Formats: sequence, C-alpha cells, structure tokens
Amino acid sequence: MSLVLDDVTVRRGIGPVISNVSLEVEPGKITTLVGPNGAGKTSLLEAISGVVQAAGGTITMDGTDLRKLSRRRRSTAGLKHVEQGRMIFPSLTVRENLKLTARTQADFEEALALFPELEKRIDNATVLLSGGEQQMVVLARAFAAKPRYLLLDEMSLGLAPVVFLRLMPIIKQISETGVGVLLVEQFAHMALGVADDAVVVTSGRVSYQGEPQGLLSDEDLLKQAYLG
Ligand SMILES: Nc1ncnc2c1ncn2[C@@H]1O[C@H](COP(=O)(O)OP(=O)(O)OP(=O)(O)O)[C@@H](O)[C@H]1O
Repeated sequence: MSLVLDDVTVRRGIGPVISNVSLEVEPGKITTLVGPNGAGKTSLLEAISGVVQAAGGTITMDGTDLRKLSRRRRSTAGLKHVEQGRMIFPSLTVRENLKLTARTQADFEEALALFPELEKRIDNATVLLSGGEQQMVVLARAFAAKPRYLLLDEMSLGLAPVVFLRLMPIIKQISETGVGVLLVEQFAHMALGVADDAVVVTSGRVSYQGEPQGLLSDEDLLKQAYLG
C-alpha cells in the first residue's frame, strides 16, 4: 500500500520535463522532493494528480492505476493536491472554508485541532488573516477532506522562513495520522528536517534518493538540490 511512481515521464511543449522518475510515498511518511527552479517538481505533482497526463511510466495509488482516472476521480479516491498559490475563498470565514471540504463535524474538528492559531480566528474572513494563517487554512482544508495521500507544492511561497517553519510540525502530525505526504519545496533544509525519505530532482531526473540525513550532510548534493 503506497503511492508508487515507476519510470514516469512528463512532456510539456516539445520535450520531457520529467524523465524516468521512480519514487514511493508510503502511508504515514513524508517524502520530501527538492530541486532547483524549473527542475520539473510541479510538473511531476501535476502528473500524479492528473492536471497533466504522464507521457510514460505508471502511477499507482494503493494498487489502483491512477493514469486511467480523471483528476476528479483521483481526488475522490483520496489524492489531494495542494497547488502553488493559496487556494482559499478569501471572503469566507475560516469555518466556512473548512466546512467546504470536511464531510463530517468530526473531520472538521479533527482538522481544526491541529491549528490552535486558527481556532481563535474561526469566524474571521480568511482575507483578514496573515499569509501564514492563510496557508494554515489551505492545509487544514486539505486535511479535513481526509486524504490518503497529500501532494504539497511549495507551501513556503511568499512566507517568511520562520512562518514556514511553523508549518513543518503540523505536516508531520498530518503524516502521523496515516497520510502519505509528498512535500515539494525549494527551502530544502526545513523540508528535509521532517522528511522520512528524500528525493532530489535536477533537470527532470532523480539525482539523489535516500535518507534525508545523507543529503543534509553532503554539501555538494545540497548545492545541487538548490541550484542544479
Ligand atoms: N504549462 C507549461 N507548458 C510548457 N512548459 C511548461 C509548462 N509548465 C512548466 N513548463 C516548463 O517545464 C519545466 C519544469 O517546470 P516546473 O514548474 O515543473 O518546475 P519546478 O521544479 O516546479 O520549478 P519551480 O520551482 O520554478 O516551480 C520548466 O522548463 C518550465 O518552463
């Protein structure tokens, strides 16, 4: 049981932006995917969730071939993709935002419990929240939908590092409930701090795969992860 990519290739325009990538995201674990700008990280997540179709390879979720399913079917099967940019309804309150994805009161409460900061602002319009709090709403919405696997694309975008750092233990807690998390980040250090597995993608190919510690302790590898 896991989310498995085998030999996946993604084409955009004329050429491949992801070539022969294989990786596994296990339930209850965080796989952190890092790599420089334009390495193809977003394209890879998009191929998993069905925003684009993979040109080659297989993608299975707990044994189900995802490539045969539409984007919506992948989502109802338990795959939640949090795309770049804060996908919230700014004029709705925090409560209303969460209620849009939580199917039951228990799911709503469980999601909210991870975010004490949000409990205090539950009836405020989300537009009035800070960038970090808005990103918490995004994460809470995703978790409230009870995903089996969660794809998180550059949650750090536009956030101060210290604010992003606050999200890390929450993402860890989410994974500990049994959710498999694929965390894509340019801020490699922080995202690797909570990772169970690490993958570096450079120019569309896997250039490192293994223990996060092996990457964190190798300066050349890290440089490659940031700069290519
Ligand atoms: N819709 C598109 N059409 C054509 N090419 C695209 C499209 N989206 C991305 N690309 C190209 O695909 C390559 C990989 O981009 P992608 O956004 O997947 O990388 P990334 O690692 O997520 O980078 P970033 O961190 O900058 O988002 C880049 O060369 C980019 O220009």
